[in-house]
Amino acid sequence: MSSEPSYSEFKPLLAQSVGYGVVVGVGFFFAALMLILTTLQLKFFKFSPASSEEFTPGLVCCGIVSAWTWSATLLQSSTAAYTFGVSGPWWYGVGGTIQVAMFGMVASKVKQNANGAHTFLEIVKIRFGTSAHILFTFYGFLCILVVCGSLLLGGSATVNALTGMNIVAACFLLPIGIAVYVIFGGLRATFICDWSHTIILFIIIYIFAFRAYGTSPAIGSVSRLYDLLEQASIDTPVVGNQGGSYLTMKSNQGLVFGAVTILSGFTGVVCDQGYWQRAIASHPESTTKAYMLGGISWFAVPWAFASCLGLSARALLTNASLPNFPTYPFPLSPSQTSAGLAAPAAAAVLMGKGGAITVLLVVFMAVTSAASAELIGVSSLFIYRTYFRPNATGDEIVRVSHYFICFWALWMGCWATILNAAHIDLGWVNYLEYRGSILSPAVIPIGLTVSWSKLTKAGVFCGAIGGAILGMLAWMIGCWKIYGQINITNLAQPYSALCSSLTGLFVSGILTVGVSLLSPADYDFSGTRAIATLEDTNGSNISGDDTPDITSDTESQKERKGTSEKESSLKQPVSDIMEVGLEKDEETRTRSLKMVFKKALIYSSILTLIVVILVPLPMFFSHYIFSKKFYTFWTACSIIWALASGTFCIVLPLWESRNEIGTILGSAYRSIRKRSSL
Ligand SMILES: NC(N)=O
Repeated sequence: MSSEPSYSEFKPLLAQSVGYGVVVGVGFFFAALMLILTTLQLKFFKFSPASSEEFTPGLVCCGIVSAWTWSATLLQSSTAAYTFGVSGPWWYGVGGTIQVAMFGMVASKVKQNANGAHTFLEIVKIRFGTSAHILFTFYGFLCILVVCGSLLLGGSATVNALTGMNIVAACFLLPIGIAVYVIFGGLRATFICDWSHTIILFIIIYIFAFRAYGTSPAIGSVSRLYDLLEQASIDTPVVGNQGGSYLTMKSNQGLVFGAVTILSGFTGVVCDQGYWQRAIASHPESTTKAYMLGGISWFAVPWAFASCLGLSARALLTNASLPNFPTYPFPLSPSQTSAGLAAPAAAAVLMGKGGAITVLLVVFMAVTSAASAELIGVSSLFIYRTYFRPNATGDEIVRVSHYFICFWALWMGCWATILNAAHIDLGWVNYLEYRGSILSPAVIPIGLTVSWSKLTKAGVFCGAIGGAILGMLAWMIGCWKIYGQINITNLAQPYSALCSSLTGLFVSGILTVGVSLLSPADYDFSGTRAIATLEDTNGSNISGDDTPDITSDTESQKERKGTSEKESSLKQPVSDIMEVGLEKDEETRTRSLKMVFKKALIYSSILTLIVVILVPLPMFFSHYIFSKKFYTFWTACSIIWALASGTFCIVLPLWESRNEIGTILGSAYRSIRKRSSL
């Protein structure tokens, strides 16, 4: 008798019109909201939508959580839970959290060594010249391309599965509303949008947890979920897990997934201009705090969401009385699993049409908030003034960057359509990014460019190019030796991926440091520290890239110029007595930033020690299978973490901005009263 598994189509629960309604309607709702907010800020408040120096740690932290919550964060972490059990969401969370926390150290170095820079490419260009700039511009665009592909693949697959909406239409329509609000709102508006997205994200996580662990007739309690998962371990045991159980951290596949996610998760942070932008867009002392808080808050998203929906999807398969499972009576096929449909399937069973709409909304939010950060990032990487029109005016640059955003939004749609046509799904793109054979070699050279005085151009090139070549070779050879054949499926297998990301990251590190030490530089960062000064005194951006914050008004540019003038006056060479005082200020600032760096180092090391070693590894090596009590405790921890992170991300930005909100509301109220009394 044949034991070939059977599969069926994923039955859409919602009408196509709902898909179009969410993608177009909600997209344009946010675009309109941004327009209103931007107008209110311009009318009633002193800051322009594009100025960035006033961003508070809470808002930056919220922006980090929002921009780092991709469709993959929700869908792939749930796939990991569905496939490996409880270890999947944990390792997915670890693989994104520690990088964000560690980026706090890079952020403090940026503030110390290149406070006037807008993009990491500017720093590269000043330090190592045009050739290095071109190399890392390539990496910067590649990173954004991979992230955009992953966002749209996850988003369009979910909309298509739940509503039957045409996948190509979804790929093109998703970025349009985002481009509109990015163009009108600029960086500040996207921060506010990030905040509203984060509220919706956390509320939806709470709804699913409440439903799965509390009120759903299909599950309804942690204890019932545990029983169903125990049954699943008997029906479809996990290869490499202790006793085939879904309730253990002793998961070989989970551990490999964790190792790859941790190694290559660095690429998504360090090579992505979106994160540098947030480091630049806040006060020096609060940048690092924001990154550390952002990392810890974000952890709750994959851990709580996937522990709830990914494990529910697995548990619900064991319950034969549930014909509303979208592929009933069959499990999800490998391609449906890889496309990230475990979470939508569970949501559909737990909450019916309401669940399908809710998951659609949260995935849509994830796509829009992350894609808006990518669009802002990509507009700042655009090298119009650097290489095409060195004398371009501010207005011209803003106009061209708007065109470029429109172009990129269109190109994102084309790119996702190409990937779909080539049958490359979310799982594969994530592997490509995570396995990072092409991106991970850039991580260490970029990180050291802002922090290590001995780094040389030869070291940077050997590391980035040598690491890429060897990473790629290791990927192919590993795939061939371990899986017997090089093909699309095998290249996305965990061990192929581990070979490439390990080699790419470590070989590039060894080459970058080794070659630099052969003839070390002694760079004092005076060039990178003078970036703002050079821009202002020359009246042109000789440092490299175009403006970081797409500005929609000339007023904001004046304001930025004013800020830069203040900064540049702090950075003039010593020529008179006043400068002695300024130098003292600079010394104090540098000392305090060094302290911040030390704190970030200690904090991120402790966090890494806890989440990578102390919590999971003893459970791995002791082959522990969760008891019902321990599973209840584990689930409670994930919910408490999500509650704490949500409260923090929602309340802190409000608290920090209470004066500004009061000013805007007060002025709006007075203006309305004045008009009505006329
Ligand atoms: N943002 C991530 N790594 O999901």
